[in-house]
Amino acid sequence: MLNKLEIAPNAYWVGYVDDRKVPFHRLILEKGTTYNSYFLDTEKPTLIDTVDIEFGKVFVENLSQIIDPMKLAYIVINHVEPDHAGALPALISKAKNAKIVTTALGAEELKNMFRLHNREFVIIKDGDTLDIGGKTLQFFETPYLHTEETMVTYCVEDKILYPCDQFSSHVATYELFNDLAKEDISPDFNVYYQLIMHPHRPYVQDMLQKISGLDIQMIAPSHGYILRTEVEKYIKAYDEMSKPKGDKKAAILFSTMTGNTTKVAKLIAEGLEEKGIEFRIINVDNADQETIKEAILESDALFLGSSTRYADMVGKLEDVLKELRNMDLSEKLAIAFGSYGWSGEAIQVIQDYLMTSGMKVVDSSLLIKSTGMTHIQLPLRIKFAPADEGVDQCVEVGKVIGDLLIA
Ligand SMILES: Cc1cc2nc3c(=O)[nH]c(=O)nc-3n(C[C@H](O)[C@H](O)[C@H](O)COP(=O)(O)O)c2cc1C
Repeated sequence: MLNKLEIAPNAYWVGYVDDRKVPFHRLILEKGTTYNSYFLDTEKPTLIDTVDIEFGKVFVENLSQIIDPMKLAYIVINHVEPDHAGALPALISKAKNAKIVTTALGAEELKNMFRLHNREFVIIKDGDTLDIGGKTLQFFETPYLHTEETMVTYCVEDKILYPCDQFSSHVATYELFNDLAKEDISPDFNVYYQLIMHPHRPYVQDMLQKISGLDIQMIAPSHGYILRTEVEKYIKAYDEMSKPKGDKKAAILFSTMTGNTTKVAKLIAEGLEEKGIEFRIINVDNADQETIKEAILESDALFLGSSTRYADMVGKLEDVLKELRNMDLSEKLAIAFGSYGWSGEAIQVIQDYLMTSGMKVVDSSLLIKSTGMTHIQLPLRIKFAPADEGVDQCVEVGKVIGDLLIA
């Protein structure tokens, strides 16, 4: 059977339906999934995304019945993960004239992953357009939706948004249009959002802002249903689910000798402030026990910091850490930080205390597992006074924890 479905004049779905129970991101997709690739049959024939690496051969065989791959002018890669870009090596070996259209980071990753250093890339930036002869594509960078290099593609004439993972659902179906579904697709649509997009919800809000000026009549994502009715409803659902919720609070408690850790604390607070988190900064050496206790109990996230002096914490921070064991703090986030000179033992000792506090300790491992972000190292360790990259690091930590809080 030819995998070809017209979605608009000279625009076709040419993907693959995977109706197995598919292992995916430490889950099993019970309903399977689809890998939606789209072919725009214009003067400069263009493909938008491919399919999973496992189905590269069958994908190229299918596509070859629709167009001679040598005639492909462009292959747009919205997102490099192998369930979308995976068939690129199989295709590109036959599509010798095709240029690969993607973000700068996407190009770098594709070159390394698939050894494509000799291929021609068209590097796009936010808002760039590409005339493919009869249709115009416009691109928007949408980092972290779902990985850092990601972008979305909009076809101006067809009014179709091709957002790759965004607005997807994991369902194996040949009835690809949402209005043909035999069941309500909202549960699968929402579960997909929660699993893949929600950890990056601030970026979802950024994306919605970027596409807000577009006239979108259809959303053609890369998994599951193509949304051709109630498009507004699905965009609104993303907005509702990603909006910041609640009044969250944080406390930054620390000890310092000469003020470097104070600077770190203030920079973390800048990041929290940017995310609308109410915070208190408390030098525990100057505060009374009641104030400290009250701040701990009312906060949703606690930052505990100290500089290192002769391989140990300074001031009264250790007294505070000992006290944590006597409190019920189970729902709170905890983050260790500090300024140091050469080894920063105090920060690790704080981390050890936090691990026994009953709180959810946010470290690099947890961040990678829950958000995929690798650019932040936690516990936060700053050499002497924060400068340059160190400043950015502190502010970013505040922002990322702020994002976790407004889940
Ligand atoms: C007496 C003294 C002992 C120190 N011992 C250590 C140490 O054992 N390990 C380390 O990494 N840094 C050590 N440092 C460096 C401090 O941790 C570093 O200067 C830090 O930026 C001080 O931050 P603060 O101003 O918040 O106290 C020491 C500094 C002093 C003055």
